Amino acid sequence: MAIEKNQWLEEQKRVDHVVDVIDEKAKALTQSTEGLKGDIIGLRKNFWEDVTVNIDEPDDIIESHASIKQQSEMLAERERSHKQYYKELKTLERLKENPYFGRIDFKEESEDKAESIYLGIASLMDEKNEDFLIYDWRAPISSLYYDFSPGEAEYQTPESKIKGIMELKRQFIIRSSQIKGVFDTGVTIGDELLQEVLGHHSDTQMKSIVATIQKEQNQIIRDDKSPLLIVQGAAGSGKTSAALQRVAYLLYRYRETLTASNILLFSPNPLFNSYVASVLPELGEENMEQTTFYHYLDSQIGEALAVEDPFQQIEYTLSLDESDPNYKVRMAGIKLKSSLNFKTLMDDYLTRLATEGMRFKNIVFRDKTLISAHAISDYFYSLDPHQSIATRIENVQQWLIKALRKHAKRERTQVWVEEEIELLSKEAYLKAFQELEETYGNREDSFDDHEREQQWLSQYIVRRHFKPLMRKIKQLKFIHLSALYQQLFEMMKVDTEASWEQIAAQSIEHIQSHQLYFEDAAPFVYLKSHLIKQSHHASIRHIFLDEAQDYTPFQLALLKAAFPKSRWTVLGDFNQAIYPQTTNVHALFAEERYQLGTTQRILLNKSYRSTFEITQFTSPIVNQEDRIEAFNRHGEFPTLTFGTAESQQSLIKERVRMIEAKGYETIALITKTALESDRLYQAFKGELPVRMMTKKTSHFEKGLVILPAYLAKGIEFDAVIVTNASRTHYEREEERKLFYTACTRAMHELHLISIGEKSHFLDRVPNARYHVYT
Ligand SMILES: Nc1ncnc2c1ncn2[C@@H]1O[C@H](COP(=O)(O)OP(=O)(O)OP(=O)(O)O)[C@@H](O)[C@H]1O
Repeated sequence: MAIEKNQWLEEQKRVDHVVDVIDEKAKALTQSTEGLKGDIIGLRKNFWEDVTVNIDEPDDIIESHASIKQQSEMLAERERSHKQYYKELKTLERLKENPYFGRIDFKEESEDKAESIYLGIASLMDEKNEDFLIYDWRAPISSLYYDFSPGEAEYQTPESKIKGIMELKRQFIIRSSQIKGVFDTGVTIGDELLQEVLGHHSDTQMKSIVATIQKEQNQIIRDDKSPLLIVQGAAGSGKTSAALQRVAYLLYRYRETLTASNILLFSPNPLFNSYVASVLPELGEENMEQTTFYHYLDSQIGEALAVEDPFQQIEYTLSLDESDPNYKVRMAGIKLKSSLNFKTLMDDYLTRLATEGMRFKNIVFRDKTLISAHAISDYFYSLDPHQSIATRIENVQQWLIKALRKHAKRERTQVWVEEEIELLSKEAYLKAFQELEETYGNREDSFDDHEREQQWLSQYIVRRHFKPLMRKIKQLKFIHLSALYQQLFEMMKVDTEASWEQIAAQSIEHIQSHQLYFEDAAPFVYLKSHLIKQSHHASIRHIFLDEAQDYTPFQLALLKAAFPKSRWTVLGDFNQAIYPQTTNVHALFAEERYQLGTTQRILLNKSYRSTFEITQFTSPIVNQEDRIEAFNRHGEFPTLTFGTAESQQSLIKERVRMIEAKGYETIALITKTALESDRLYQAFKGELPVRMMTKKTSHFEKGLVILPAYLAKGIEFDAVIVTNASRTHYEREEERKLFYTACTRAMHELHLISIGEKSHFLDRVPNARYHVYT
């Protein structure tokens, strides 16, 4: 509801006043910052002049050390303050542009007058630092704005519940310190404002949603009790948005103890990382840590094996012919290795390894085996069997280091050492001398006699040659991890749909070629984590798992073990599961999948991304018409155009031109596979200004792009063209969710081209919900 003119003027007057206060504060801060900057430059420049360095006597050394320490602490303290001032200045700049977006008038039960609370991205005190001119949207009282309509309302502070009456709820659109719109709202957080925000064109960067957070999203953002929070949300229901706002909330709520580096987000692909990168900075917070699950696994596995990435796995599953016997075995293998049955199998294997079967590598030096794998294994099994494998491995490591030192000593008298000494260049000789000096101190007599000199040099040479070997032992590289993983398939057996022997043979062949299928990566890391003591990423206190439906039960179990001290926020949509070993809603919500104690489950049914017409079109595809609520923003009906292989390209081009003519800036041609993307890209390259996005693309730019559906996960476009929605192309039931994912990326327009008969995934969509062109 629009407000009266005089109220508008009153509000603008208040904005002007707030802006004056902001200007004053910014001025004062700039002065302090300037002063500090001068101090820092001065301190850096004169650092060594201002400290007393004297190392003649032990007492002098202590004094010098104290002086350097004091000076660097002073510098660090100034630098910290400077950083803080700078951050505050940036926040003031943002506040000046848009000081607040909401107002509530709230009368507490115990008071007789309502207080006006204005909400913005950060709090601001008045000139005397007595009252809040703006409340941070994350402050306890601000939750009233998101959770209630005018009338009785309450909010929770850390100490107690405060009840009262909300007399007014008002929304503002302010740009460059000028009010552009004001609405008094009734039920939800203004349809008007939401309409206006959602009606905008899509961007290459996700936006913060602070001004229009919905009640059920607020529940996700402010939950600070549950160790595990699981959100099942329809496509476009704001899971990712809510997750990012939640990060900002947690950073505010626990600002004394929590920093952005304690929070880790697992995202679906590198592109997504850059897509969400600006949300937190927009709110004045630093970005959390971000990784993809693949990157995490790859970093754990190291260089010994080349790990297939998940997209190669998807391409394989989507592109291949089911009549190929290898394909069937692989698919059965994927299913097995995704399951908790496989984890049980691995646990049994680990139990067996405690008494037999450990595999080590020979310790070889100059083609001579110094310590055989066999001897290492004998030593390993001679250790107390009650100790864990990882503890025994540590003992083996110590034993190996000692043994290697002895070997090194013996090696010094070998002929090759003598020969190498003779061949030492002058530089190498000096380097040896220098190194010896560093190790044993300045001994002027060291090289006086020839024999001593030879001793020193042989020691130096041997040490240098043994160094890589020592390093490998320190890194526990003497454990033959790939052989151990391969042996799992030789020693163990499990009941599967397909023949275990075939799965085992296929897995072994791949490992022998130094490669690891993606489905083997998590089991491999699981095995490794039981052999080598892990540091457990202790600093990570909150894990955010986006697109959780794409994780297998095995992978989740692995993550849970790797981050035992973290709280979890798990966000997913079982309708968008794109992997063959996919999940259903029960599995996504099943507590035992995570084994983390008290669980809070939240369902988000309302879809905000797409127009009403697009959501009405897409929800029957996954049979969710009753459960997905379309937001009331209207647009054009989706279209389905029938064509032939010959006309496909011209039909696509025609659509692109029509969309461009409407001024849309992000347009995606979504294919099923990367192969298909590539084919179309080659065809369009000279004719349309199109860019291809691949799994390696890490930045997303405006314009026309072509990409496979699985890479479009999590992102959105003004308009989407599904390049081939025909029956022969999207046919297998496992492809239904991929097709749904592709269609739900569209905000304003959705167009499908079908070569021949349309996919039966569209059978449930009533004809009246889209236009057909032939
Ligand atoms: N409360 C809100 N106010 C304004 N915009 C919102 C709100 N909730 C969601 N949106 C918008 O809806 C779109 C979809 O949000 P988001 O990407 O977070 O959804 P999602 O559930 O993660 O989607 P998907 O699973 O399909 O990738 C975004 O453009 C987001 O800005």
